[in-house]
Amino acid sequence: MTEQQLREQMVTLARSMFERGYATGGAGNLSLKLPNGHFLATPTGSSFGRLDAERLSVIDIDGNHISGDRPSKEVAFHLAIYRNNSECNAIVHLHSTYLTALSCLEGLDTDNAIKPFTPYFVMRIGKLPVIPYLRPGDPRIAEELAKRAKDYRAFLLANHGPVVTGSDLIDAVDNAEELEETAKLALMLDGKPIRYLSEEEITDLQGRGK
Ligand SMILES: O=C(O)[C@H](O)C(=O)COP(=O)(O)O
Ligand SMILES: [Zn+2]
Repeated sequence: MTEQQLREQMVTLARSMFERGYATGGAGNLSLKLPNGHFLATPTGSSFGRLDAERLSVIDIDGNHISGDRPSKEVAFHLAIYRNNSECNAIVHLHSTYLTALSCLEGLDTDNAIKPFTPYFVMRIGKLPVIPYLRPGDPRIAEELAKRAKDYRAFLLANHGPVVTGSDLIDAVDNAEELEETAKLALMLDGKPIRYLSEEEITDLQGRGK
């Protein structure tokens, strides 16, 4: 895809998420890898429902602002993931309701916040590690994500929300939506006897793609 097509794709997918309630206000940010090796990102403070393709931010791998409006305050953690996972070509960060609610719970398994009970969570996400709470924009978020980037497709920032990767922006958005629905199910099923997937069932699903 050309840069212009990727710009239009980011606007279209962001608006779709906004209109379906996955994003509100100025929360969240998106990024993707451009053909020239730079990165397209949502401007800081921008609403997913009102992005302007021509004003999207462009940055380089070192975080230098190349063009467009001032980039998200979180581009540092986006770049930390890109540097440490060559399979990641797009990133979605949300404050989506159910994953943010989950991120606020005490006692989460920090290696994987959602014990698998549906196949698609295993096939699309795998495991959801929890990153300790840090103020939005704190550079240590990037350090924490850099450590885990090569081993996971998604991350849960404690008391904040998810960060979800993909092979392109459509994949990252689909992964983020699946993860949000899984968190919704997990919270709905809380306190009820869940039949979790067995280790054999999980192994059978791994590496089968989506
Ligand atoms: O993650 C953050 O810093 C904020 O919570 C957020 O999601 C939006 O920040 P941005 O600078 O508008 O991307
Ligand atoms: Zn945020």
